[in-house]
Amino acid sequence: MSFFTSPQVQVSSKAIELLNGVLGKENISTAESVRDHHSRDESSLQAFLPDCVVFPKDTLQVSECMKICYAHSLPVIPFGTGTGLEGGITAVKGGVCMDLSHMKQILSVNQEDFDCTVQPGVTRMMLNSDLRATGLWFPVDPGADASLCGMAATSASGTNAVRYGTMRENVMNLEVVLSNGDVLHSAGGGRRTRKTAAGYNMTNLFVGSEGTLGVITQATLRLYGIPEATLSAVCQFQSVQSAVDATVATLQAGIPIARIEFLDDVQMKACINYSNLEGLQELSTLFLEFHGTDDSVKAQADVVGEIVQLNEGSDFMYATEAEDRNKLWTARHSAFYAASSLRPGSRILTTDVCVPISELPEIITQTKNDISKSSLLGPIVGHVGDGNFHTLLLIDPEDESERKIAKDLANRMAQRALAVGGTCTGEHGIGIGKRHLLAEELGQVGIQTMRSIKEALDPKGIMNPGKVFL
Ligand SMILES: Cc1cc2c(cc1C)N(C[C@H](O)[C@H](O)[C@H](O)COP(=O)(O)OP(=O)(O)OC[C@H]1O[C@@H](n3cnc4c(N)ncnc43)[C@H](O)[C@@H]1O)c1[nH]c(=O)[nH]c(=O)c1N2
Ligand SMILES: CC(C)CC(=O)C(=O)O
Ligand SMILES: [Mn+2]
Repeated sequence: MSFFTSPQVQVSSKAIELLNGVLGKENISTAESVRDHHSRDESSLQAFLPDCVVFPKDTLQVSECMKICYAHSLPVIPFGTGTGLEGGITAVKGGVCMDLSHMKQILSVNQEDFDCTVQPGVTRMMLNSDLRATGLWFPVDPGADASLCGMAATSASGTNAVRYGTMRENVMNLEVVLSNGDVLHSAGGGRRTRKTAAGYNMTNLFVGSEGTLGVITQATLRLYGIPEATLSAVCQFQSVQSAVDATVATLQAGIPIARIEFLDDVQMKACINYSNLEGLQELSTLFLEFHGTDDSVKAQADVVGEIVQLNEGSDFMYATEAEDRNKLWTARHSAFYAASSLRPGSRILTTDVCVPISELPEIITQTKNDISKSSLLGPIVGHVGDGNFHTLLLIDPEDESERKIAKDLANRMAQRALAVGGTCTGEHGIGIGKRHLLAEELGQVGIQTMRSIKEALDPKGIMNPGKVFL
């Protein structure tokens, strides 16, 4: 992979001096290693170095830094934990990377109202371990231990979304520092209601904005009761079609399933080896989870078991003990790393389309056929309960022709999704790699409307330039 220094904007020594004045010298770095760490996320996309990295400790410091960057027209790239998969944090125009990891307070937990407010350095695992004693949890789970505000910024979801929704449904209010340093509360200061009909939905404007509209400095989130009983299960199928047909039938039956994850035969091969999964074969597989009471999880599992049988799936292998469930879900969350172990030295070009559920069996089958015809390995995993799936295309990072084959495959996959009413990204966002697809997905009026919003909130174009828009 190649690295670039800032191609367009240089942060002047005067601006650095002013930022030093706000933050103190120890909270700003121009060291090569620090800039390098902040130049790339977990994707295999090109990495560009920021000129400096700043570590504010509170909203006031974020606001003061933004005022300096605004006055000097410096690009600002908000940085959560860098687990993104679409190059969202890379500094395509150089500038100031704003690492928010020093702001790690859980500001409030309102147990009776099932909500909490966190700063941008709080990750979902930090929050859930802090919440454990309260009997509450935050279910949105992208696998990676991402910052909750980064998850809001990318509209993340993951394995629990089929039951609990994505970040879009679970963020109630955001504090955002705008490009000129103003501090906005998207639903009004201190508001934390389940519903509101008070004007435009500014909260959801910032969910999925990928750092292009402002810096999220607080998020107020919905919480849920930890279920009384949890039952996980695995079943296997002879074909992709029957596994996905069983998923669609489960959803159509109205089962409130908590997780229903698809892994194809290639991904299973990777996971069986990487995570030492015993008793499973290299076949199309569903990992499932039921939440409820002892009786209700059993009743749900019985109905889904029958649906699986009707679709010629295997009997369930159950994981009832916490240790076995953890092993199963850790294996699922390690799918990305398991896949890359299929080809040592490879990097992964990820994909992330989402379609109406009824379109899922056909599009996954078409995608799998397309991958088989190429020279690349591309395991498939999917949050199939949401109509969302990924292929993980394994490429030699030094081989441009392989990158091209992978990009073409990814493009065809996105085109197929768009053609059936789907989206080019269910959860990873647009970043730098999918800007052309966003324009196609929204159409001219749609993209122009988004641009107008961007220009209104960020008239100098300093917020994470080069992302989302072509
Ligand atoms: C192994 C693995 C597996 C998965 C995933 C990653 C990895 C490595 N992801 C992707 C990733 O975890 C997800 O996109 C996170 O929401 C990114 O959060 P970070 O804090 O790491 O943001 P990161 O620092 O990577 O930034 C991502 C984007 O958000 C912006 N941003 C971050 N913090 C901000 C803030 N406070 N204010 C404004 N903008 C901010 C950045 O500027 C950038 O554009 C994922 N995702 C998913 O939805 N479902 C999944 O299943 C998975 N699975
Ligand atoms: C497979 C990767 C692309 C990461 C992801 O989104 C997932 O594991 O669900
Ligand atoms: Mn995913």
